[in-house]
Amino acid sequence: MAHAPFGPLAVSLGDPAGIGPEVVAKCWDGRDGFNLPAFVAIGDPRSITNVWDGPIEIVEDPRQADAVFDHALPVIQIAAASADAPGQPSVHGAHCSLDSLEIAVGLTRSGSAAAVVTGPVSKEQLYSIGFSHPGQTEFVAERCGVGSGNVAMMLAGPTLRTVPVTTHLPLADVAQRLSPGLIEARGRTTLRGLQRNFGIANPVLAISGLNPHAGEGGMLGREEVEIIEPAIAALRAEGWRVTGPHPADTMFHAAARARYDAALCMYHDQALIPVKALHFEDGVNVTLGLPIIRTAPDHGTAFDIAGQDRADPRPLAAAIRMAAICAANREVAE
Ligand SMILES: NC(=O)C1=CN([C@@H]2O[C@H](COP(=O)(O)OP(=O)(O)OC[C@H]3O[C@@H](n4cnc5c(N)ncnc54)[C@H](O)[C@@H]3O)[C@@H](O)[C@H]2O)C=CC1
Ligand SMILES: NCC(=O)COP(=O)(O)O
Repeated sequence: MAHAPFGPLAVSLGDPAGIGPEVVAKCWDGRDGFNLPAFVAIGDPRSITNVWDGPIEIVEDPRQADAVFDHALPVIQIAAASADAPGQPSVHGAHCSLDSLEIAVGLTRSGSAAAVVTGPVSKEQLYSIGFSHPGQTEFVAERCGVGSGNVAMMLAGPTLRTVPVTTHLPLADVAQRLSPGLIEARGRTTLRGLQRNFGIANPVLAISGLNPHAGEGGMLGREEVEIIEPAIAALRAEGWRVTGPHPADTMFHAAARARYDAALCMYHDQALIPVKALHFEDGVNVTLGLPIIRTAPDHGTAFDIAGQDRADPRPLAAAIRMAAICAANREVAE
């Protein structure tokens, strides 16, 4: 896949004090073994040279990356700079990660890059500089003109795909945030994403309950009866293949996973724990519902191991490969 027919991908470095720069460099090093298409890194090149002594070439435009990719890691240098040491995040680093995200998304929206793959950012650091989105998912959606209700944060591994209805909010707020309309919208976005990004013509979506045992017919909580079942009925009435509400504790074993293409879960950990337990090395975060392709590795900044040459590049490699596959599927679908 060394040179994809649809152009290079833009990879934002994420927080410069995290493991993003290291895993981007390691992906370039392992580009043949990982079967990666050409990509360009976006960020402060010093965050890469802090942790890697391989060849870097500064480029101005993703389209120059094809000519460079065989012999050096192409990097688009951003104006924001950070002298952060690995493992020591700061507000400068937060500005840097936001700028690299903004530029990578802009280059993809303009068509200069075929897809955007985002490196891990620290939400705590971003919130501290006034970032008002729950995560990168909602930020990218806004930049693409898509409302946050109409995107879906999918975590995808080889044997399981999940989508949380609610993303980054306090657990105590989840039940109040759920509504039939929100579940329907996430379900619809997920089903369409399975068709457009994954090439699954007639997907099956399994929807979880919120309460233990999916509420035991209303005896252990009313959300299944009053909120989730009406959403399932509405999606079925549109012709989608939807099952549930399923007790969340019994919908992720192998036989259960074989019965659906994606699981729609009610909150963050319900969706992310099974994917990370099964696929920490190759799980990919894919944003569905966008006019562009955006993926990310399923892990975070890992400040605890940054700069120690311990970061595993396989999740980022999986995210880069999946971005290329989704871009190709989109070309066929459209
Ligand atoms: N897509 C994104 O931008 C994401 C960002 N985050 C952010 O990351 C920060 C840290 O979050 P945590 O919950 O600690 O999760 P984390 O994924 O950063 O780290 C969890 C554990 O896994 C290890 N780990 C993570 N990635 C690894 C890799 N590639 N190779 C080897 N070991 C790895 C870490 O060393 C740590 O022990 C938070 O501020 C959060 O906001 C978290 C998840 C996704
Ligand atoms: N836990 C997943 C995560 O934090 C990714 O969120 P996003 O920044 O991609 O929206």
